[in-house]
Amino acid sequence: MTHNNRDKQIVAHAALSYVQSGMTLGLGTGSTIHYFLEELKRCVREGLHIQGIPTSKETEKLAEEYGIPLTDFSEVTKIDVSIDGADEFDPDFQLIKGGGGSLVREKIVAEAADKRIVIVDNTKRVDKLGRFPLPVEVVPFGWQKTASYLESFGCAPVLRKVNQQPFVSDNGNYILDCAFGSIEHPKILHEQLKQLVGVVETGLFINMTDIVLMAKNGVVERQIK
Ligand SMILES: O=C[C@H](O)[C@H](O)[C@H](O)COP(=O)(O)O
Repeated sequence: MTHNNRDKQIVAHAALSYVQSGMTLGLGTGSTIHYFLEELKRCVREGLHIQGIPTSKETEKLAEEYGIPLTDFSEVTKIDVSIDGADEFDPDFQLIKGGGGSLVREKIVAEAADKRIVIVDNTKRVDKLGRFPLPVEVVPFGWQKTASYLESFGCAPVLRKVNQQPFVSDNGNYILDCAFGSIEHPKILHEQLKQLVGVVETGLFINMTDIVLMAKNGVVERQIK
């Protein structure tokens, strides 16, 4: 196991301290969350009663394999705690997410959660967001036009591809990865991009995090908003 993966595993374990029997959990997406689902699998087997709302088909599949009970918004109206990873976080707890392509569902789940916990290793910490290209989910129809509008905001959008085909999100949309470089005003940029007609959602998660758990060299640091 690499050093990084060890940190992901350690921080995933630390997140368990926020989980109690009876809770509805938001289950994020990504490699750090894989470790968290493994932890949860063990706890459920030992008798923990929780239910989760997955933020992607990938997480849904894994949770089902692990025997983690799942639910959805037809059965619950709120989530007690959401636990998710991030591609970047800044000192104000603003995030870039969507590297794994599931930003829309992640945002809906984070919005519905009473407490939002982000679990990361220290490679995700930045002074200013933007080193990681910002994922923007767009409607496939006319994506080229949407890309040209995005370009006018100072980035060079790249259509995300898998096996030389456009990557299709769980919602049937495309993702444009937009390298802005340093983002001076994440909230303003998010609001501006959201106004473009072809944009479904951006990977900027503004004021959507309560606690960051960050592992570095095997030690977990907790930061509270
Ligand atoms: O779409 C993916 C999610 O936003 C992930 O939480 C994010 O990409 C971080 O993933 P990882 O834990 O694999 O670095």
